[in-house]
Amino acid sequence: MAQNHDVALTVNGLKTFMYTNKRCNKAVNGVSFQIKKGKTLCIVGESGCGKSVTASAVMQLLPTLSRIEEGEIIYHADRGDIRIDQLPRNGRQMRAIRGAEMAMIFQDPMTALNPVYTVGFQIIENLKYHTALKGRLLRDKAIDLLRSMGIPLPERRVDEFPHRYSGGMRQRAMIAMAMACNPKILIADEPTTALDVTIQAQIFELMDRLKKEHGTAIMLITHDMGAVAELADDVAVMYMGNIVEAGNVDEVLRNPVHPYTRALLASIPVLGRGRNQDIQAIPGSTPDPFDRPTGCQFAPRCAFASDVCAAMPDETFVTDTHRVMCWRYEEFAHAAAQ
Ligand SMILES: Nc1ncnc2c1ncn2[C@@H]1O[C@H](COP(=O)(O)OP(=O)(O)OP(=O)(O)O)[C@@H](O)[C@H]1O
Repeated sequence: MAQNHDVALTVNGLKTFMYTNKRCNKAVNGVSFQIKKGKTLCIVGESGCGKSVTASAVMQLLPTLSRIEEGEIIYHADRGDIRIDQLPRNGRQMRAIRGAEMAMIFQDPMTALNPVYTVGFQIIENLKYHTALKGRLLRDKAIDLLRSMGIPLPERRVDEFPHRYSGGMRQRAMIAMAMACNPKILIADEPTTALDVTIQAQIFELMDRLKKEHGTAIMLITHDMGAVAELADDVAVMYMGNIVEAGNVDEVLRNPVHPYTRALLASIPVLGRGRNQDIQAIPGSTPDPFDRPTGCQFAPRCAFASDVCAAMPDETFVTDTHRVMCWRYEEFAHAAAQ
């Protein structure tokens, strides 16, 4: 693992379970990763694999019937390490960190924007709560933020309600709100899924700029492998609550060694490769989260599975910057290369 001064967040062996109708869903079942300062970690995987629950755990924004069971979430603040997992969800310290040092943007900007207040008012409230700015400076800062997010006529737009904004502009306004206090960590949960391709590209460009200019550590949850290839420094592939493969983005995309990663990459069209791509759906479907296999979670769908896969695989380092959870990855990688 990287040294702490390069790292904004460390998650170690995180388990987060959801309790529905007295049944337990091991939604996140022992994940570890780091997000480096000024870098983007992309988390990818099929629907229901635990991406959003991981993000919510990091922000202490979990739904009520869920709990962090085990593991550590460490925010490496300038003033020292802070164990997020040990802070009360709505305690003073967590509220001060959330919104100021760690911010989150969502797929639906209306999750964060309140329809009954102007966009400017909402940015200003955030600035008042988390900064020492006062009076006229608050409004000026709100206008500056909207301008830096590429919102046209920010002096006028600042006084408008969110419903007057287009979808792309709302998304920008939400990012402006999230960025108001220059957070050290930005968590983006599928922030562009509902937007058209041009706006998506603009939002991604914006996030990339924030990362470079402010050294923000970004955790981006996405289904879009194009976005991963373009934005990620590191990538983590999740399946049924585990990170099955992770590492430096070039290594993982060029040399995926987990059968699931390879299947995931083959199942997604890549922009620019034209219409004749060989796209293969991943066979089978994800297991019932309340009735999971005991060993490797992907084994029931994996053409390469054998008896050994009935036990949960250990994590193995392929290189210093590339790890995998698969008993048979060497044989698989060898066979796939043939
Ligand atoms: N509020 C909730 N209440 C109960 N179970 C939930 C809740 N949110 C998520 N889960 C369950 O936790 C597991 C992980 O879900 P999560 O939303 O993290 O997946 P995801 O990878 O983010 O999927 P998607 O890409 O569809 O957002 C799933 O089995 C899901 O059904």
